[in-house]
Amino acid sequence: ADERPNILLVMADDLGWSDVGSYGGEIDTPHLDELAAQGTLFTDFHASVSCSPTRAMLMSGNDNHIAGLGTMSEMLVDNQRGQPGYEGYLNDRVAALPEILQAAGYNTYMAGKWHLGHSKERLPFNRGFDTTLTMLVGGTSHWADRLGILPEDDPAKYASNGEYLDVLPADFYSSRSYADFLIDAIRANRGDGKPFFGYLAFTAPHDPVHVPEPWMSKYAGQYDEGYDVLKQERWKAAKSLGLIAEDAQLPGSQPLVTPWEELQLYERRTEARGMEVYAGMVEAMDYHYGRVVDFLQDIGELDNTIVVFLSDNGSNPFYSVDYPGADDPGFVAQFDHSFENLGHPGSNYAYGPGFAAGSSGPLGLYKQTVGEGGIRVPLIVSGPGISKGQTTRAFAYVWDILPTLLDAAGVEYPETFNGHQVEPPRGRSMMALLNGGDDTLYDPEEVVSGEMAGGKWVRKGDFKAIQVPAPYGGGEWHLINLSVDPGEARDLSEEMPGLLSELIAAWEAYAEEVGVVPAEL
Ligand SMILES: O=[N+]([O-])c1ccc(OS(=O)(=O)O)cc1
Repeated sequence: ADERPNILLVMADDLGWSDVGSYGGEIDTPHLDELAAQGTLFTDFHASVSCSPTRAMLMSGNDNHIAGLGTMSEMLVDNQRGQPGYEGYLNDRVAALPEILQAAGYNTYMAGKWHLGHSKERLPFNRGFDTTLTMLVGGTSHWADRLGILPEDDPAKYASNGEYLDVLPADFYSSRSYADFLIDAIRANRGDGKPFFGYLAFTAPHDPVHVPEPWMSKYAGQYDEGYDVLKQERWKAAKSLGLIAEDAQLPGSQPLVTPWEELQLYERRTEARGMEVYAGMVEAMDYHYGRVVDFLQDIGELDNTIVVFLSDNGSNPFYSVDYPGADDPGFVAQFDHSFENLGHPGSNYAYGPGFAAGSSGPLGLYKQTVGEGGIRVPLIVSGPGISKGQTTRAFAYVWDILPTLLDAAGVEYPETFNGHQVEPPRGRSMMALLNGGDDTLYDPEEVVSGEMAGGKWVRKGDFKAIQVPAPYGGGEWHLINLSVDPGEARDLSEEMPGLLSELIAAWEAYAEEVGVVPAEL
């Protein structure tokens, strides 16, 4: 019999760092909390500032500029088009995780968001998944109507098993339908003797915030004190859980966030309602994730399954009109923006920078930025050989997941795939960290860098240099000591100019090596 472990890779979309209970959130997430009890929780795990660059790294074990998502396809400008690494889809310089596992004899299933190419040959079905139900673009309604978040992606594209889907089942709801599809796919091939790789890529809790009952009503009234109070409570909870330093300061006011006290009453009511629905959506995602885990338990496969849960980036500071073209009056008019309809079909609400800052809790900034609130994300891993109830403070990065999973499966990354050379992963296996053997993955003297849309970061041990462009930052380099300042409020540039210069030089070398092409606007 094939004893290799199954793999269940679960991705949340735009989930804030502190939303899950085991990260200090007040939202009920019992199944993810149980995953943490049965596995290893990371406090210093990182991704990119947005969706498709992170997913490209997840699928390739490589840098986003190598794998084709140097920037998001939606943000490509003329001087980037045609440049290597700026294809806007998962390119052929890399072999994708499902392609490698499929070739190694795994059954491969995907349900949920892809966002790594939507032409026929770029569909997940043609990148190594045997069985798929996938939403192909950045975001859309969670119901059957496929209403887009961007005019260019409206109606949103879906595909199943290599064919586009123009009609979804009338009772479609994203988190439930993706969990059902994955369960059915696993059940259909049970007993064929092959292990499976299941990729459950939830589109929740990405905007528009949509959720059915009982979750729609459950959090009513819970956020009436506003986002500033929420951020403070999450910061306190993260401390009491030991996820951040005892002396870490509460981050101050965040860019674009109006102090709660200055909002009009009707604005507070809408903001709080958006967060209530968002919280319900997070709990619904946890519930449907839990159904998949219960199913694996029932069929006797859970003990031999590696479960990985993460988010693609931090909490999203956009309101719905902030997407390119989404303030077009004709586009806006197709939705019902009434307060009563918020969260129901036909609504298009994103919670904006205030609650995004709340969701990032003790961290500075949020999605779209290289602040910790943008790129530090939850990661919880359980499975055979992985320490239970362990918290690790080791720095790790999304490109480390592919090497970890291949290591667990006993599969080598190929030198060639489909007859052409592919780039070896830049990430490394975390297995020794997960089984409690090691307590670091990167040496404190090693440097790791990233870039997306002009946001730059470079890490060396606890130190991080960042450059955050407008409108979220001033575009100059800052130096932060994350061990005491996860809120990134204290710039050490003037105190430690030598270290800052060293980190900037390391970032420049990285940009040269991976082929960063700054947008000429
Ligand atoms: O700026 N955009 O075009 C954009 C930004 C974010 C976004 O959402 S994401 O989940 O795909 O990152 C989609 C489009």
